Amino acid sequence: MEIVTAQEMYDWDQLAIQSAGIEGKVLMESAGREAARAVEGKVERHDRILVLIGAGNNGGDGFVLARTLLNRGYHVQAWQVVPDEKISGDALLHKEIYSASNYPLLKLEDWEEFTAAMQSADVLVDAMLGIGANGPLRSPLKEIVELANQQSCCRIAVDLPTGVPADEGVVDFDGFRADHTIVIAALKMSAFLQHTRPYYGEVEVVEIGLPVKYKNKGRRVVWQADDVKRTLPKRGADSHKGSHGRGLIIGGSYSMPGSIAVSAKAALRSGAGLVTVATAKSAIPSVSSYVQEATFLPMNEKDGAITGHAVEDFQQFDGVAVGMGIGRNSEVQELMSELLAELNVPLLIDADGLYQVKELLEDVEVRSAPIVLTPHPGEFAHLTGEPISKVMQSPFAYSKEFACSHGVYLVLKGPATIITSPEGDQRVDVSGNAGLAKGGTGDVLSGILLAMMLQSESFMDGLCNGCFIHGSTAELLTEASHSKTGLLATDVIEGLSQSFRIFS
Ligand SMILES: NC(=O)C1=CN([C@@H]2O[C@H](COP(=O)(O)OP(=O)(O)OC[C@H]3O[C@@H](n4cnc5c(N)ncnc54)[C@H](O)[C@@H]3O)[C@@H](O)[C@H]2O)[C@@H](O)CC1
Ligand SMILES: [K+]
Repeated sequence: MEIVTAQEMYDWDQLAIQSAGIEGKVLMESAGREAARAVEGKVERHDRILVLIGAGNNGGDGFVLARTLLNRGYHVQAWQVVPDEKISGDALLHKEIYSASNYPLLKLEDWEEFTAAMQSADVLVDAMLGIGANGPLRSPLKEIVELANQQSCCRIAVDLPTGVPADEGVVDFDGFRADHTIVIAALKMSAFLQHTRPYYGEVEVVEIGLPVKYKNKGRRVVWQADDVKRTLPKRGADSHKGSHGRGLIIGGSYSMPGSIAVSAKAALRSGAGLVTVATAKSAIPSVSSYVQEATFLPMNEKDGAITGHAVEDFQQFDGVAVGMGIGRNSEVQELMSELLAELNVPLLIDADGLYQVKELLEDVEVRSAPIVLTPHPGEFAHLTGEPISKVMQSPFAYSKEFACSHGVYLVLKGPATIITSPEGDQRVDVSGNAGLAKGGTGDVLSGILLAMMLQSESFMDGLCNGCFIHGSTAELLTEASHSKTGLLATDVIEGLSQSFRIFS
């Protein structure tokens, strides 16, 4: 499913209108009717529904929606909240059709009367402003949004909650706080951003008949269960352990053996044929007691922390993950530099490894074998040298810029994980829940991703599948037997088998 900016949405609409000959008023009828159908699924028959109608085409959708719900016997009050002269074009046509249906149209003239109507509504439908929002909310929309947000009724937005920007990068806004948003045709970027996502509530996308031929295909999409089922590699009946890749995981220390242990176990649970753990010799007993299926490569150490190793010992592997619990001493930086220069297989870098790689970005750029970086927002801010708040206001733009300029696959972790290829293609994974907000879950993800890198024909598909499986496993566990509070990284590992049964 595509994710669009406001401009990309307008381009799709315009191409459909000009090239396919579908008229704007037809799209509006379709959008309003589909939105009405979606509203029907969220309200009770006896609910008093108040539709707030603005000046633009979002308001036009509101006229169609109000007429459709009235035709179907719902209790609807339609309130036009802007002066008559502001309504034009397709929206005016649909206003006229509404009025020709003999339904009353209320106008915002007396604020007290309007407030009383809002207060007695069970459901508020916001069709005031959509992707055409320009600058901070002006009167009377600003005051209406403030009043609407004070009501205890159900709030439903059409396309976008009024005031919320469609695109990234805008943080100063007043927005309608929707319980549900019925998104027209394609998800807007702001549905995935930390600072705008909470305004949407639950999201439902409605299809309005735009010819798919004209959409901006594939550059930014949501990765979904069907994509996973379609692309997850199948295990051949005649395969052997060598067919599924030999993975190496480098990291851990005497005082931090857990990170590397869970990465290794997760890689094995995700189908890697063979996994070797390269860690401080003193950490091996505790790691091996948790992951009996792995083999070990003892590394040089000082006070229980890795200090380095000859990279030629790592050449026999098909893929390497490095950084989990590895520490931040200068010898590790040297090791990272050698890995980048001498190891010619796919390399995933996480955790402390990301801290180290900040100084090695030039080495990253010249490396020919693929590199995957898996930062959380704090680590990504460190890599870019920008404050977290700035990076997270525009995570799509920052991810793309970073991945393209350094030639890496970037997995920016969060409630909406953004996966970007070196060519700038972006996919978003929204699986998972708050149960994953706990130490160790990132290490589990690194292990799963290494296994996917070893087994997948397409790197991008493999990374997206790994993120999706990680999040879905948390969802499956918290739905069935675990709580979000009590979920552990090791529970996720144990749940992986169940997920692979569903998605393979
Ligand atoms: N063919 C199309 O373009 C379609 C558009 N559709 C709907 O149309 C919407 C986009 O329509 P428009 O481009 O007319 O834009 P909007 O309806 O989102 O808003 C434009 C209107 O809002 C006012 N406005 C802008 N910023 C404001 C602010 N900060 N404070 C107060 N008022 C402000 C403008 O003066 C203008 O009258 C979509 O979100 C969607 O709901 C759908 O009907 C499907 C087809
Ligand atoms: K709206």
